[in-house]
Amino acid sequence: MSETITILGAGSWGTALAMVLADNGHTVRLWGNEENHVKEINQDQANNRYLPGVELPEGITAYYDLEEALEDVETVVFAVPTKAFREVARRVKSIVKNKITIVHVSKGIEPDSLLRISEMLEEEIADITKDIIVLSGPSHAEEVSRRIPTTVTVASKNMEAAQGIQDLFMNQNFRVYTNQDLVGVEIGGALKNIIALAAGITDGLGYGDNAKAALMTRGLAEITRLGVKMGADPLTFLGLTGIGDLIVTCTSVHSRNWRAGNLLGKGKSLDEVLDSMGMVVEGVRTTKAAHQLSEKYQVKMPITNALYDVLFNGKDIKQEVEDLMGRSKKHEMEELIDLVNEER
Ligand SMILES: NC(=O)C1=CN([C@@H]2O[C@H](COP(=O)(O)OP(=O)(O)OC[C@H]3O[C@@H](n4cnc5c(N)ncnc54)[C@H](OP(=O)(O)O)[C@@H]3O)[C@@H](O)[C@H]2O)C=CC1
Ligand SMILES: O=C(CO)COP(=O)(O)O
Repeated sequence: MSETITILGAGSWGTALAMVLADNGHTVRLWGNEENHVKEINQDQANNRYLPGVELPEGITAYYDLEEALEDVETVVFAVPTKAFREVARRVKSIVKNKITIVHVSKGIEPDSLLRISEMLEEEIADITKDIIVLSGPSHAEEVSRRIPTTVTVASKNMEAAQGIQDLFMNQNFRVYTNQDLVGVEIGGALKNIIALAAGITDGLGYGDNAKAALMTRGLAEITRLGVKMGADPLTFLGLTGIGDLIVTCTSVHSRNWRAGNLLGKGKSLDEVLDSMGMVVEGVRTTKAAHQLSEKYQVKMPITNALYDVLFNGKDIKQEVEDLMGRSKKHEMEELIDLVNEER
């Protein structure tokens, strides 16, 4: 059955997901916060700022007026950077009077509050929310918008609601799985960006595939350690939103986080890198949040903490790599096994 769906955020991911929904016969209102950009999208039938050269299918209209964009819709997809989330949620709350199903597709953790995005949504707009569903997994907008086969996972506390969203998005090029582990799905999606930044750095330094494989594997180990402490199922980290998203983000030139890391590894400063990207690099803020989470939950996260020192304390990248390599010897699985047993 055809629905009208509002997507908040006319960046690369919001636009690519609008295309999936329009391909499935739905009517999509793509809300953007910049009037000229919205006009351009409607005139060009393309989002040339974020996905140049990709023609939008019929069924997508860009909106600048949020009230118009939200009128009488039952499903709203949040595709804005984590940093903008609260502000956008508050604006939605001031307009919407009925209960809506919320899908969020953003990958981050809020520093200081240390809330996952679904928790932030609950804090801000619980009274207008029917269900919250997160959609995550290895899925670069650049490829989804070219209809290249992609798989993702939707997770929710309410599996029926997750299945509804699975049906809404699923098609021949976009395969959607379900998972009930909201914590694991959100933690995996957010924290893989930290490791992608680090992988970009080691590539930028000219280190090889061995270093990258080590980062990805040990990175997943520390993400899993934290996730399990926070209540996630360890198996989720072996799935699309764990190892799957880690692989795509650490190895793809499409990744904003990998590209930012690569420039850092080549000697650019953090400010120079962020100024030159023109798109959100979630991993920077998430590194701060994960550093705080590792202290709160008393979980060892050596890669995250080394990156934190590079990004926020001006530490030398090569020295941090040396320090990581020179730590005292240990068993590969030692803390992970203890943690998983503890949580059982
Ligand atoms: N790109 C991808 O392939 C994927 C991205 N994601 C996640 O999706 C989220 C969005 O990323 P992505 O689309 O890539 O980001 P982009 O940088 O491509 O676009 C972000 C969009 O959000 C808008 N925006 C920024 N601040 C605000 C605000 N305060 N109010 C309203 N809109 C705002 C931007 O508007 P403006 O143009 O005016 O700045 C822009 O349209 C991130 O959390 C990312 O991790 C997840 C999977 C894949
Ligand atoms: O999450 C993503 C792919 O699954 C996108 O990653 P980047 O934000 O690094 O581009």
